[in-house]
Amino acid sequence: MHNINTHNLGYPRIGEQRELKKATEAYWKGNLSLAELEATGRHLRKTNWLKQKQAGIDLIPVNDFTFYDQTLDLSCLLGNIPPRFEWPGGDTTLDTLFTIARGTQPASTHACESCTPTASVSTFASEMTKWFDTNYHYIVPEFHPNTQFQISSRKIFDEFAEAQALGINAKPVLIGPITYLTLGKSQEAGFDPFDLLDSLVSTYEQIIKRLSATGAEWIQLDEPIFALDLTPTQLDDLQDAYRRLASVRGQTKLLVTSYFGPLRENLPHFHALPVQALHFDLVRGGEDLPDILTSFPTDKILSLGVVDGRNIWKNDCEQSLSQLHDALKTVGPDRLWIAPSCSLQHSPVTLNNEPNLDAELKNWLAFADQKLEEVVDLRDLLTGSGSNEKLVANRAATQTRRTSPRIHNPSVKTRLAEVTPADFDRTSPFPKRQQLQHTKLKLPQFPTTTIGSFPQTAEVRSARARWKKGQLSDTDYENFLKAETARCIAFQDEIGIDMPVHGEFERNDMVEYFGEQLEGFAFTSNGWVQSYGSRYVKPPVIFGDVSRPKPMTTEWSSYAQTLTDRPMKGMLTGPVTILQWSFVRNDQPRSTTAHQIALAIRDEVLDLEHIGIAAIQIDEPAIREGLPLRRNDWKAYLDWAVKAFRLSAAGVKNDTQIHTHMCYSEFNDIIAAIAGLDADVITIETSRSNMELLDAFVDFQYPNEIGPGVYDIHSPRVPTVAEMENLMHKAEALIPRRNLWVNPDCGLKTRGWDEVKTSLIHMVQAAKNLRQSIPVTQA
Ligand SMILES: Nc1nc2c(c(=O)[nH]1)N[C@@H](CNc1ccc(C(=O)N[C@@H](CCC(=O)N[C@@H](CCC(=O)N[C@@H](CCC(=O)O)C(=O)O)C(=O)O)C(=O)O)cc1)CN2
Ligand code: MET
Ligand SMILES: [Zn+2]
Repeated sequence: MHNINTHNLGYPRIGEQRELKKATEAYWKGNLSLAELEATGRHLRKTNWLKQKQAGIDLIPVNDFTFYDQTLDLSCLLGNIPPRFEWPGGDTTLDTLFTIARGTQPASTHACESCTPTASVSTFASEMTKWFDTNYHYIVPEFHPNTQFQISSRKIFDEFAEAQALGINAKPVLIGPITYLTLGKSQEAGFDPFDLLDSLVSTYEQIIKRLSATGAEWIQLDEPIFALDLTPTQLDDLQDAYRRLASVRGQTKLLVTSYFGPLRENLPHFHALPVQALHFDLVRGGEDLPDILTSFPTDKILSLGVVDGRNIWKNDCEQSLSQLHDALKTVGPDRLWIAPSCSLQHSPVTLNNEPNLDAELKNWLAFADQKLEEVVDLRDLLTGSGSNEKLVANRAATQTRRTSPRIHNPSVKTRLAEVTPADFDRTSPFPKRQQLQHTKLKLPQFPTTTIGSFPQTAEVRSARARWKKGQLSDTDYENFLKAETARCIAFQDEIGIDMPVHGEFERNDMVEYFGEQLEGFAFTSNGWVQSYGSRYVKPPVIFGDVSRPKPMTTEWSSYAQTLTDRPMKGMLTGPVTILQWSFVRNDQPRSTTAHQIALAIRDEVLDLEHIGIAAIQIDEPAIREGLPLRRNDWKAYLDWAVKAFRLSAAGVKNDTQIHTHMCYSEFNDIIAAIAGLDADVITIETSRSNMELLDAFVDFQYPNEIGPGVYDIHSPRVPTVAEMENLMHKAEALIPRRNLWVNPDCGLKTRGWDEVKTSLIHMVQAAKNLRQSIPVTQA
């Protein structure tokens, strides 16, 4: 009984040592040639395929590699290049890809060493947004009534040939057509991207024919939208599209995957797809299993994702085996495949480069490479050829994680149990607080501020790296950071930023920084995961009850406040974001962990207020990303998420101004919850969408103060004064002047000082012009 296949949906492309990031950024800077960049790509692909093969994975994904983002790769494959880039047609190049992702500067004012201008006009990058409820961001496809599709990239074909040449049993992977259309955005009011379905499916037909002609036995089409609420039209379109694709597949077989959640009422439609294999995520969609098995079609292969592709806990073998046994009874060994739940791109690469994790904790974890071993071990255990020792060891690890005293802290549990309803509320409602804050802060109209971080230059990162390696003493590192902070504050003072920040130079990543100072968290040395493009994160691991042993930011804030007379904004990360951007324990509800974190942040907020900080920002950029994929599940989540924020913020006096910040989100869906946070000021990302995001705030008559971002910090482009003024005029047509702030979209950590300086000088000038302008009355 050896027929049970193992396969993988996607493997992290970044390299064990972030080779992909380093090469891509070097290419952007002009320090690496295109040929060298491509060679790095080939090397990474080969390494990753061979690793999977050696682990014993039977079918290995191809085209999961990308130099930026797989959705953008697909747009290039389909020739769907936004018209503003004036793409001449033919095959898209790597520079086409990078240009769409990063935008271009006008050649004449181009002052940045890190981007490659290709157009003579300044062109906005495409929007970027969260991939479902993950911390991965994809480049949003743009659809126009006259969008046309035609094969415009050789990448998937070349990579398939490359894998074949290496003797890899390769399975090309693509995002499916319905997911692609659903995730894109119409560029014209009233235009429905699904009008393009017919032409899109024709191009998919050609792609499939071509792959089939070159010997692809399987093609994987990802349709994670099956985990969303779907309309009858989408469900019909799915059947139609796959009927057409099935009719051209030739010898090739199609695998359609769903992941990230249960299929629920979509299940019969999924079962009905005219394809040869279906994949289910049993980690997030385990509730479906009985229904899947009851009605599973007799002509299809059942692929079960039992190993969590998105979290780092070791698989509970016994639980997985019990699910697999049920499936085996139903479909038999020839029709059962075993896999991770979703692509492993959301997991760090390997535990092998983690010398600093202690043995007990390490024994609770599995990263991508270990997950592949788990998939193969499960297959062996299921077929009776596995080692019993492995099962015994797995059981022991699961058991110690349940009971270890490192995980359970009674005083944290008691404190949470004793929280009262009053702990969630500010003393007075917003209008009263606003008055008191205006009196205390004495800010001008259209006050200017930034979102917190300033450029994390090579110098800053290298100083931190040397300090971590012991090559720089604590004192030297601290003095270095103090000098950076002082310079940053002097700059803000000089150009007239009304509410300065200290610049966050002491932080590696916001979440990692707080994680490192809280009990119940562990952190890795090399556990990087791609967030977007060349930007990666190293999420902390929340393994136990959370508490704050001592103040975390007060020293930096009080030092910063001594350097300026203007009110300094304290800078914290909120409980939902810390939760969302960490690997979270799966042995208690996420809400409980969030509320434990909230109490730790609350203590920090009160300490900042105590040392005289008059405004405190509690960032919650991830609150939207945490929203469940199904509407039915929203309310429960929003209730505890909003309560977590309020618990962290509500302890302060009326005249202490609480800010929050959000980015990369559509707010329409959750505007009531955002208002429910009751932050005095919210700064949000709006510039790439041309203030569109403000509509939600207007429709809802959002009562508190808002800083709609006027400077897109994801691109090296320097915005002009007029452009930012115009954006604010748009905002002022919607929101009363006294409630408006002027600020960038997000933190400046990824930018260079040259661009930041000019951009912020422009921004302050825009605010000054606005103060001189005649107030606009709202429509
Ligand atoms: N967790 C998280 N999620 C988020 C965001 C965020 O800020 N944090 N922002 C949104 C967008 N996502 C982003 C994700 C990452 C980065 C980012 O800038 N990442 C940095 C890494 C940040 C970091 O942890 N830096 C460390 C390590 C830096 C490093 O690479 N050090 C070098 C040494 C440098 C030297 O010697 O010169 C090395 O280890 O090799 C530090 O500063 O200490 C990067 O990829 O470059 C930005 C935005 C949404 N999700
Ligand atoms: C991703 S939101 C970032 C907020 C943070 N305060 C910063 O400026 O970097
Ligand atoms: Zn942000």
